[in-house]
Amino acid sequence: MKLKAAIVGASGYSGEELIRLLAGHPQVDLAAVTSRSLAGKPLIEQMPQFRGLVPADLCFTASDAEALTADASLDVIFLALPHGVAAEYAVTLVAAGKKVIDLSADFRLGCPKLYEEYYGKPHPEPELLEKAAYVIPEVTPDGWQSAPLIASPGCYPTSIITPLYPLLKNGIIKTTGIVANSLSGISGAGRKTAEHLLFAERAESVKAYGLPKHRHLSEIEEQLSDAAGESVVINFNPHLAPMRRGIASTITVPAAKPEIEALYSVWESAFEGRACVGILPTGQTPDTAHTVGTNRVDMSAVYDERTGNFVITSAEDNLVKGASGQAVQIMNLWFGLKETEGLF
Ligand SMILES: NC(=O)C1=CN([C@@H]2O[C@H](COP(=O)(O)OP(=O)(O)OC[C@H]3O[C@@H](n4cnc5c(N)ncnc54)[C@H](OP(=O)(O)O)[C@@H]3O)[C@@H](O)[C@H]2O)C=CC1
Ligand SMILES: CC(=O)N[C@@H](CCC(=O)OP(=O)(O)O)C(=O)O
Repeated sequence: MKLKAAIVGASGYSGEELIRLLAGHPQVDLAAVTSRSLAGKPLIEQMPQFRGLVPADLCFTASDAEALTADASLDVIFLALPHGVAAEYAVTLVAAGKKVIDLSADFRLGCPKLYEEYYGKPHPEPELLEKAAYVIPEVTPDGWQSAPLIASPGCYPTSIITPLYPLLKNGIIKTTGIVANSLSGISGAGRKTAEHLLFAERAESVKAYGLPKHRHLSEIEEQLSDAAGESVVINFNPHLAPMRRGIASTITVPAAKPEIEALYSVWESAFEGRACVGILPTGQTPDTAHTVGTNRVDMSAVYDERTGNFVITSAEDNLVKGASGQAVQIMNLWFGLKETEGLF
């Protein structure tokens, strides 16, 4: 029996990417796609690239949590909604016993006070926050599978937490003096129209933003502190880059054990058999162009003797390993499927 899946917010960038992945997934039947603006319209009329991949009569329906709870056939519901909005849907769906994977930031933090600090208002559903699990499948300790709601990580955090987590856990790097510079493709901002995101504004231009406390810093530091067993403080400097998709992160990290072989040995053992992590040899740097459309985060490291720092680089597709692909990877593991089913 195939899993029946629904996507709430299917007209956005990550929703559209979920349609691509779930329509091609051999164990999934894409049963519902919702959108307020496209309700009632046939999916293939709005997104002709999916012609032949989804049933011709599949139409967008209204984004209505009650209607989704009433559909007893749904096994899993993906929320591809803005943060703040996702929590409203999650609370109704989880109360009705639905399994929910949330792509937004609403359930990513363990600490409600941290949410308030970074998102500027009290957490809308602190009780549900306690029950949710934050999952990067390659680093999150087992046990998350029993949660009713899974928070899929942010795009920047995946590119920074994945390489650093095992290194902090194994004492290869220090917990202070870490600096992460990240560049994101414009699709990272979602399908909204905003003047500063227009082609004419962004082409031939790179710009830092969100300094010094971008909201993703909260989930990055919380997860890395869990890995280290002590507080980790980092500088996180995000940039918008003139590309459609991709995140490239360059992270300088003071070495606790200044041997590049030790770093690679930890990575190789932590990521053994994990197809969604690509480890490149020292001296080769990952390229966003090589990850577009894949559910892989590529990483590499060099040791700089002059500064005593490791320089770690990573690259991924923000809409795949940074969002929808990772959410499908989580679904696969949650429902006992092969981790990479429908992804490679
Ligand atoms: N873009 C990226 O690279 C990544 C995005 N994410 C997260 O995933 C989520 C979706 O992002 P993304 O796809 O980029 O965003 P988009 O802006 O492209 O899409 C948002 C979707 O939510 C719907 N929506 C907006 N407001 C409401 C509302 N008030 N009630 C119900 N539906 C609403 C929109 O559809 P309609 O108006 O038709 O109802 C649309 O389908 C966000 O939380 C984002 O932060 C996570 C990782 C990476
Ligand atoms: C380029 C760009 O604008 N990126 C978004 C982050 C990407 C994202 O969607 O993050 P969440 O999943 O946490 O919402 C930003 O900086 O707010």
